[in-house]
Amino acid sequence: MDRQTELKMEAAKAALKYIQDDEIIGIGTGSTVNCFIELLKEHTHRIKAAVSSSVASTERLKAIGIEVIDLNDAHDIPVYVDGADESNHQLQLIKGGGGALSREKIIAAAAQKFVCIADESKYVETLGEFPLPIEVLPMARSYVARQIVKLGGDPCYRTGFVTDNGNVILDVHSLEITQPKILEAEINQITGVVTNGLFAQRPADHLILATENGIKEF
Ligand SMILES: O=C[C@H](O)[C@H](O)[C@H](O)COP(=O)(O)O
Repeated sequence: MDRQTELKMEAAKAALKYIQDDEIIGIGTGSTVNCFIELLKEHTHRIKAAVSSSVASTERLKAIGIEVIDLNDAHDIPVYVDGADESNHQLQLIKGGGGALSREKIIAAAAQKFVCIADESKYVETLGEFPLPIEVLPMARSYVARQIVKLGGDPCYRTGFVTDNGNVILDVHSLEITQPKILEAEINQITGVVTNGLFAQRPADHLILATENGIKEF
């Protein structure tokens, strides 16, 4: 296991304390969440069911014996655990490096508490060094890209990738995101956009950051 994976595992371990017995848990997507699912193997008896943000996470959860239910059947999601590509000090995030941003945003919105787990490389002063993913209906790809250029971004089509919802992803470079809430709303207004990877209107409630000096919680 390389050092970054060890740190992801430490962040995942620190999130276990948010799991209460016999509750429905929300599960995100990505390599850090995969560490968390790995640790859940020892806790399956305590978990009522999960709602999952991707086909990949659903498969992993089912493989360790956790029932995965539809979000429409989950009335109460006390905790949602997910990773991030970037976080600032206000716990506003960029997500979607794995393309699961829309389902992640829906579960985060429905959950009472959003616990973000990450290694320290994800903590930044200003969001935007990581290209901002936008999920777009396929027929709107070029139109949306032109609108993004007008906003000062440099959109790049993620070739060969289709989301779990059957859509495509534009990764937007060269954005210095000083007003995340405004930009999140502005991009979501563009016709053809499903959603973008800024989690500013609904940031994380807790950030667990694994650093070389131990776990830091925000
Ligand atoms: O679509 C993917 C998700 O937003 C992930 O949470 C994000 O990309 C971070 O993934 P990882 O834990 O692999 O760095």
